Amino acid sequence: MAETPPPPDVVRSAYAQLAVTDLDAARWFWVEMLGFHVQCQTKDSLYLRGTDELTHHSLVLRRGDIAALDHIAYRVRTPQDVDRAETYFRALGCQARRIPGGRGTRGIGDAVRVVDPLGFPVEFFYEIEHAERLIQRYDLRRGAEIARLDHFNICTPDIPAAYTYYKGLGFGCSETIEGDEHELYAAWMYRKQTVHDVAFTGGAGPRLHHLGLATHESHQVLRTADLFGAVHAEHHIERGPGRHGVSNAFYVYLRDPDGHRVEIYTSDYYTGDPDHETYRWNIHDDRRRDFWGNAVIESWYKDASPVLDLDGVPRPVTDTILDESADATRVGADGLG
Ligand SMILES: O=C1C=CC(S(=O)(=O)O)=CC1(O)O
Ligand SMILES: [Ca+2]
Ligand SMILES: [Fe+2]
Repeated sequence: MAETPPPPDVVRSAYAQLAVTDLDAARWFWVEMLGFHVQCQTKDSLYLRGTDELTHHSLVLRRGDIAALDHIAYRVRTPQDVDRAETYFRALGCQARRIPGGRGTRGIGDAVRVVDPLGFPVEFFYEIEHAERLIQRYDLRRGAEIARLDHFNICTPDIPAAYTYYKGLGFGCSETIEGDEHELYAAWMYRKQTVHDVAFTGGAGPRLHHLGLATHESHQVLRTADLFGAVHAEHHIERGPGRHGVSNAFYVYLRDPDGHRVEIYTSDYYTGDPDHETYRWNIHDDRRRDFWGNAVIESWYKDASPVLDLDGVPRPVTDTILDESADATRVGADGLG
């Protein structure tokens, strides 16, 4: 059997492109309320970045007929890693499409877009335009004062397959939720030296569960909830504020006008040592999802955004095990249906 070529050297989760059905409503939510900086806008798209982000964008909102994930994107370490990504995914038998700089997402150079083994549309790029440093432009801060994109959370029915695939991409595993027999319910995996760049929530997939956005302080998480309450938009608050067991982050989850879920997240921890050990939560530990034992609202387990294929067509979802040869059992999100 032919040797799998080396994977690209992924640096971090870098940006997501969401299709939204009402760009003005999305602007209110993501710019006015969350405080993203508008780096660039066209009549159909907004290119957004957080206060700490020094590159063109970490979120693109584009007008679309349906609310969906257009793609997630990982930055790689060198231009040669874009070539490696193309070779790697073709060797895995995945659809891969090269997108020369200037023909893809504004601000991004040469890239490759793939449908990964879990069915997700994923872009790998190196070149991205640098942007003005706003880190200390406190005069421009607004709303939740989003600092940066932190992670993607994806819904997939086969958590062991997701773990194996991302391990193959060189991701470490910071935390898991496991059953009494160590069946894998969820995993948090990283390339940058924090808890995760990507996490897996059990359920029908491929679907986007949420985008995780980092703020610097827990008071900004609380202020986010207060801001939505203040303008009688509390229905956008789905879960929290609270303290996570997994990651130890302070959090609140919101739903945007299209239902896309976003987490405002702060104060996780360093994972950069070469012998960093995975912390394993038991599925019966009620502190795992919320350290104070608060219940997780059902919609958090059930709802997620559809994803598009490389031609913008919604991808079918499945809730069966992707790897028929595996003896893994589909466990669902924390054992729910
Ligand atoms: O970022 C996260 C960190 C922890 C959790 S959990 O609810 O504690 O499992 C969920 C999450 O994946 O959104
Ligand atoms: Ca609510
Ligand atoms: Fe998250």
